[in-house]
Amino acid sequence: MQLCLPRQRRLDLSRPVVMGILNLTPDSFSDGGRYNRYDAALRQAEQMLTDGAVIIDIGGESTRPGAAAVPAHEELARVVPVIEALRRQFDCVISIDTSKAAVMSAAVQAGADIINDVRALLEPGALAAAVSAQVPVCLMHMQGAPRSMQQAPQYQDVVSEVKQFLLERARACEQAGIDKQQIILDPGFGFGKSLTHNYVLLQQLQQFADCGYPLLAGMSRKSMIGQLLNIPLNERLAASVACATIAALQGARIIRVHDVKETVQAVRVVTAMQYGA
Ligand SMILES: Cn1c(SCC(=O)Nc2ccccc2)nc2c(=O)[nH]c(N)nc21
Repeated sequence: MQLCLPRQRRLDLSRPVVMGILNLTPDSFSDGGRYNRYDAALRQAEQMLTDGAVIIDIGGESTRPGAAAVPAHEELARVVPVIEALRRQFDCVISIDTSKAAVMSAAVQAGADIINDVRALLEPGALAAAVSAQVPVCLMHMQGAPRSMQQAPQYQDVVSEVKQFLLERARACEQAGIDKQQIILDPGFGFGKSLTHNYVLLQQLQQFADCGYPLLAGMSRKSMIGQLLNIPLNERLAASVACATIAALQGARIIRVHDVKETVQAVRVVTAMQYGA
């Protein structure tokens, strides 16, 4: 299980790897203007790489329910300088968290290696941009849109409906010219799911890992932890590591987290148990 990256590099996914979250929206950096945010972002990325992150996921637009939409030029102004700096300074894998075709193209041009789209390439031009970019893509399930998705999530059978959506999107990508080996699937924890839906997806995660595509799981600090335990964002480490451990045990190959150091340690325990210390 390997992804082909630009510049003849490859990403081996025979074991789970940790993806560190680098959020470049202004609300994610408390102080200062654009340069302070840029500088803080590079320091945070360096720390995550030191802590064992294999992929850095860079996002310029928040998908939190109720977050304001960001125009493409602003999203690009946030992500491109950081991608270029990371590409110059580190030998790491960079994923661009975006749904916009223009941002996908410019981010890959600037050095991004993977497209991570929470809207599964359904926005106008996104599928064509991903085909042209010739990089691996992560297709994530979302029911509805960020603004409204958590009002009343409904499913007859959340596992089969999410799985069917992902396999349909994967087929559309393959028919458009994206190689099957370059497709990553993701059930989209917290994106149009109730607390129960999230834990049924977690319980059945092996079914997604067995679909023939590498599986990405992102539960770090999310409301499926906050609502369960009634704890604030900065107290969700232990439960986030528990979610990562459960996902790795069920075959997830990319684990998207804020707390890289602790997650890398937990995933190392899982791989020692599964493949030998
Ligand atoms: C960009 N992106 C996001 S952002 C949402 C988030 O972290 N919310 C959040 C974070 C912390 C606390 C509360 C909510 N989640 C995923 C995911 O689960 N999979 C993939 N592939 N990409 C993703």
